[in-house]
Amino acid sequence: MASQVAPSNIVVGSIVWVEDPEAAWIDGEVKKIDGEDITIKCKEKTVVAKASNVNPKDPEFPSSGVEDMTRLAYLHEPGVLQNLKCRFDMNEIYTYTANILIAVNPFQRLPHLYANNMMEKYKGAALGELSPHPFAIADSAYRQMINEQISQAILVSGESGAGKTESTKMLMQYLAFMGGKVNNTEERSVEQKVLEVAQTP
Ligand SMILES: Nc1ncnc2c1ncn2[C@@H]1O[C@H](COP(=O)(O)OP(=O)(O)OP(=O)(O)O)[C@@H](O)[C@H]1O
Repeated sequence: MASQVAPSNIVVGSIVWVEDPEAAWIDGEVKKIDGEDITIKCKEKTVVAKASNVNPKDPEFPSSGVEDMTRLAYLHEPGVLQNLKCRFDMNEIYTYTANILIAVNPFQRLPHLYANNMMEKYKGAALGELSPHPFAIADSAYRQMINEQISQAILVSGESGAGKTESTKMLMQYLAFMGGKVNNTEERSVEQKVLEVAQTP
């Protein structure tokens, strides 16, 4: 079996991510490379790891992260997690990867995301023009449906408790806002009816 050596972009002095059994990934500086064994000095410990468990860290990663993962210098697991965490710490739970929206469950109401004027703001805005948001995804699907006269689908996926129902409610709220005309003979608006469907267990 061929032994694995350090990738060419990892040299002594490089700042890297190394897998950690507790924190998933920790960062540190490469002190020594001996074949496939890399010695890394991290904040609280020095570890010797196999090259396959070490990834380069972007030294120019912006402190507030990036709104779209495709702008990351390295699109690897520690890079993606660092970006999601750094945005989450600022209560920014939504992040794009191109036209995919990633939502991290905040387990609390975040009023700045659901303010009344938000739907109006996202109306007609190109995807990526404003902060990542389910309203942007719904708006994009709605406009494609109107422009191309083709049905659209939005896939909402995640593990149990990830926030699929909450995200779907926001998508449907936006679609009802865009497409629902109030019928004066009915007591409930189209928006109300659509949202009642989303709340049915
Ligand atoms: N965007 C959000 N803002 C605030 N709270 C949220 C958000 N998303 C999820 N939550 C919280 O997390 C809980 C679980 O979310 P939700 O019911 O949407 O998950 P789910 O993915 O649909 O789960 P399941 O697959 O088990 O039905 C919600 O009841 C709510 O308290």
